[in-house]
This record gives sequence, structure tokens and C-alpha cells, in this order.
Amino acid sequence: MAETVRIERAVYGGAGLAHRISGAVAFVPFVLPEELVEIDAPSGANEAALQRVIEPAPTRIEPPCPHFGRCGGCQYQHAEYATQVEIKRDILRETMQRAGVNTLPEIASHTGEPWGYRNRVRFRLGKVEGLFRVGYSVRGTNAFLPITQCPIAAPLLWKAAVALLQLSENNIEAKLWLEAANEVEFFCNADLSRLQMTLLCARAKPAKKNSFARLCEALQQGVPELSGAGVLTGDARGGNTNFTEGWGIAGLAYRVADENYWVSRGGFFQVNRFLVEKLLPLVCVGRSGDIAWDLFAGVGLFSRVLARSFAQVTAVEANPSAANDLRISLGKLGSQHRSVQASTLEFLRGAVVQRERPALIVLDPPRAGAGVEACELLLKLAAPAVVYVSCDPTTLARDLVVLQRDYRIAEIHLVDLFPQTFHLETVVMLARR
Ligand SMILES: C[S@@+](CC[C@H](N)C(=O)[O-])C[C@H]1O[C@@H](n2cnc3c(N)ncnc32)[C@H](O)[C@@H]1O
Repeated sequence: MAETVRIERAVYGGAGLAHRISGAVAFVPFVLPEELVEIDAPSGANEAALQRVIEPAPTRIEPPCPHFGRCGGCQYQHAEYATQVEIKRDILRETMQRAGVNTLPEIASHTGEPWGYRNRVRFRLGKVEGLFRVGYSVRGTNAFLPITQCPIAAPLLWKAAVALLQLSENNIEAKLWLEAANEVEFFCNADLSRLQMTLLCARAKPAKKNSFARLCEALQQGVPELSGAGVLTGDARGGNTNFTEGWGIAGLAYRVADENYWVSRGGFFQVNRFLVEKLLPLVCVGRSGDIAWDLFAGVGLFSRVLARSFAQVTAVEANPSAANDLRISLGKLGSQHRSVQASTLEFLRGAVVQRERPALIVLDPPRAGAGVEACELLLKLAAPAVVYVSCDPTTLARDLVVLQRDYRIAEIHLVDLFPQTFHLETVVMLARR
């Protein structure tokens, strides 16, 4: 049923919240706080469709991408960039307050270039009128949405996607590999000088000898930055995959803040090629002491910088490939530093019964957060300083409610690693009371 509502505030996930005449709550996409809009929603449903903006906010703009609204990737292209950041700050503050996080300091925000920032994209592959296309999913569905551009991706990633599609029109190897693949991932370094490609295939393809290498060599003609590529076979969503083909260099050297990181093909690295330069010093600089722990360490983004000013760094990472990169990376800095391939929880359960006590603990978990048990163990370890880096404000708030028993929030920073989308990165500096 169509109805006119006033948007009260933005909520995490990209929607705006309004109350309907019945008193029921409606979540409306692609709106801004205080806008008067016409919505449509079946009675009983909270998710509403935006029909029309009657009174637009002064900061509403024309979304630059033609796929905005249909594509599941971006939620905020209709807002000026400064407004996006303001919205995220409000959502962060409110999420903390609702969860019961006390005495929140002013949230500092850090922003960078809001377009062309992603160093990694994963496109779906599909066919339209007999030709291969790359795309994403239609918002809220699993339907394939072919796209003609992705303005949040680094230009090199889009150039590579176009070159691959063009190749598939007359190169038999490319055609066969794209038939076999469901998705293609491109990952480049910050200065766009090197590129990795991964084709994701559900089943191993009985390939002619060297056919993948021939595809990569042909692609490299048009994209000389392509330095390596692989085929990841198996159930990518279920995590049961392995590389069945490889060509060129097996990973990417990624330079940030005078450090060289090695990211093996398929490994995690922060996705914003501009802002990681700000994130790194925010977390690490100005800290020193005997022992620092870097939990959920990835390939050692923070560990390597912490090793400049701490006598001993222990880095914990569960993913075997990242843990291997981390071991080699830290090993080069001296035998006093160590990497542990384990889950953080497993590591902390062991650590509380040992004598070692760090001066600083950095933790940067995936969206699920560290979890209540890990936070209870952190309380027992009683490090004087903890830096919590989070990509999900709801799990961050849950964990801070536990940590605030012994810690006060000294600083809280919003680092906008994901412009145009609802995702937000937070860095919280905790000081033991
Ligand atoms: C958000 S990333 C952060 C990585 C790193 N700090 C960085 O900034 O590049 C989270 C990392 O935690 C790892 N991870 C996921 N679950 C884990 C767990 N239970 N224990 C330890 N590491 C885990 C992932 O493999 C990933 O490398």
C-alpha cells in the first residue's frame, strides 16, 4: 500500500527509518534523514519500496552510476559524500548508545577519495545475448545484473574486466575458461602497477595443457599489469576451495607506509587503496613497549609496523595462507617476533594461563567480531592498552559492553574505508582504568 512518510534517521544497512500511520516501522532504501517520501509496502512488512521523493534533502545528488538502485553493491550514491560520513557517524554513535556503551568520546572521522578506491572486486560472470558479461547481483536477490561500469573500483580492475570480456569474443581459451567460471576476482596494488586475477569455478575443468597460461598471456597483451593469475575451484561460499591452476607470480607485493607486504593469491588485504595509509598509523604510531599482540593479523598489516617500536610482536591468524605470509614477513624482522596459526579464541584461552602479558593488544576481527568469550579473556589479560579495529558496529558494540568493565574508551575513529556503501570501519582506543 502506498503511503507518505517522513524519514526520521538512517539505520545500519543503508535504509532510512520512518513510522507509518499505523505506528509500524518502515525501512526505506535510498532516502536521507528528514526527507518526505512516498513508499509502498505490503501491510505487515517492515521493508518498504521507495516510490517517490516528495521533499528531497538539500544534500541529495544524482547518483553517478547508472546501476545504482538495482545493483546490490552501493547504498549511498544519492548523498553528497560529506553527508554519507555524517550518516555513518550518527549510526555508529547510536549503535553504541543503544547497546549500552558508556561515555563515548567525540567520533573523529577519516576520509579519502570516495571513487575508484577498491583494490579488489569480485564480478559474477554471465551471458547476455550470447556474449559474456561481468556483473553483480540485483539488490536483495540472487539474479545476475550485468554492468557497464563500477565507479568504486580502481580503474585498472575495470580495464581488466573489459579486456577479459573482449578476449572471450574471439579467443577460444578465454571462451572455454569463462564458460567454466562463475566469478572473476581482480586485485591490484595501491599504485595500480600490478594485478592478480582469480577465476572461481564450481568444478575442476578438464583443461588442455597450458590453456590457462595461454589465456593469461593473451590477456597480458592488453593488460600488461597482469602479473599472476589462478583458478580457484570448489564451493567458494562454503570455503571448501583450492587453487587448481596458477600462472605468473603467486601473489602481489603491496606497499603501504614504507612497508612491503606480500599477499598470496586469494589472501585478505584491506580493500581501500587510499585510506589504508591513514588506518595504519592510526592503529600503530606512537605506541611502544616490550610486547604487542596483533590478533586477527592477516598478512601482518599492523604487525610489521608494531615491530618497529615493540621489542616483541606476536601475531595470530587462522587462515593458513595468510598465516604463512605472516610467518615469512615477520621472520624477516627478527626471531624475537612470532606468528601463530590459530584461532584468536584458542590463542587467548592458552595465553591466560601463561605468564606473558602484552603492553598492547590490537584486534581486527571479521564482521562477527571478537565475541564475548574472547573479550572476557582480554579482561583477564589486563593489557594497559587495547586497539579494537572493527568492520561491524553492532558486533563492536556487543564486545565493548564487555570490555568497558575494565577499559574506558579513550578515542573512537570512523575510518570510511567503504564510501558509497553502508559499511563502516571503526578504530577504538581502549585504556585500562
Ligand atoms: C578484517 S581481517 C584483518 C586482517 C589484518 N588485520 C589487516 O588489517 O590486514 C580479519 C582477519 O582475521 C582472520 N580470521 C578470521 N577468523 C579468525 C579467527 N577466529 N582467529 C584468527 N584469525 C581469524 C581472517 O583470515 C583475516 O585475515
